[in-house]
Amino acid sequence: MIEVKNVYKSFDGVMVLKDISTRFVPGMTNLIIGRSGSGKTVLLKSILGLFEIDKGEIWYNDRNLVQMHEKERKKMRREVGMVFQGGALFDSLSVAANVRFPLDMFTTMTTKEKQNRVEFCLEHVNIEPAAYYLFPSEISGGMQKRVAIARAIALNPKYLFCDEPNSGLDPETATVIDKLIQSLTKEFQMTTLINTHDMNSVIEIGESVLFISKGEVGWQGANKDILQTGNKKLNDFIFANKLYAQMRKEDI
Ligand SMILES: Nc1ncnc2c1ncn2[C@@H]1O[C@H](COP(=O)(O)OP(=O)(O)OP(=O)(O)O)[C@@H](O)[C@H]1O
Repeated sequence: MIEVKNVYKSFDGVMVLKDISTRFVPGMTNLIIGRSGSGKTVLLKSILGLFEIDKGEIWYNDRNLVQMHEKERKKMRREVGMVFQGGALFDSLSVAANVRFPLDMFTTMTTKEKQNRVEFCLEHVNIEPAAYYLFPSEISGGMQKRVAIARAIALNPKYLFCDEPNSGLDPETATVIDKLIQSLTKEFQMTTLINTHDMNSVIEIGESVLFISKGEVGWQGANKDILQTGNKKLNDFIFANKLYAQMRKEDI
């Protein structure tokens, strides 16, 4: 479990995160939502220890990141799989080589063990063997995301962080990616954090939702409650999306 307690973060005197407290639960897809500039990425990077926070605590089970030395932080980051915005695959490496990359970097596995692990991860994201030796430019955007997810789980992480995993995808493919992340989260009991603007993701997989508004916790809860909160800032965010604005009109 990851628990954030009373976290503050500023840049040059401008407070970007203000008294953020929340828990991210294993086996759940924990969504962080909010407008552009509300502080989602700063929160994710603070949890990873890439930004030093001004005040507060960040607990990975019984370990407080704030008190960890750089060596411990590096070790802890090895337990985190990352899916970056846009996939961020290596263009010059094949699908299989992209997934093998973290195994080459961080393990002493034999060639055969690595090959088995690459196949295991690619099977889990439904990539056929015929695609293993293609390059990222030769596969679709949805497949690229699936390969990025396979690479993120290669080291068997306890935590999976995804920054806008659906950016650039059509709604149908975006749903496939969401459901895939959710099922892997459950199967491997990972604590998954997803930064997203996508209201469809909230409805599909938002079992735990943290809404950040101007650097503060605006609302926390589950997707089943999100359309009836009566929280003005949250409603303005949700109903800025045309589809959901239509739903609100129909409700009235
Ligand atoms: N390295 C930095 N130095 C100074 N200010 C920063 C830095 N990183 C982020 N900020 C500021 O922190 C605020 C929150 O930014 P953040 O990137 O977390 O927003 P976001 O909610 O992730 O937005 P988006 O959805 O557009 O990615 C913004 O005002 C941004 O300009």
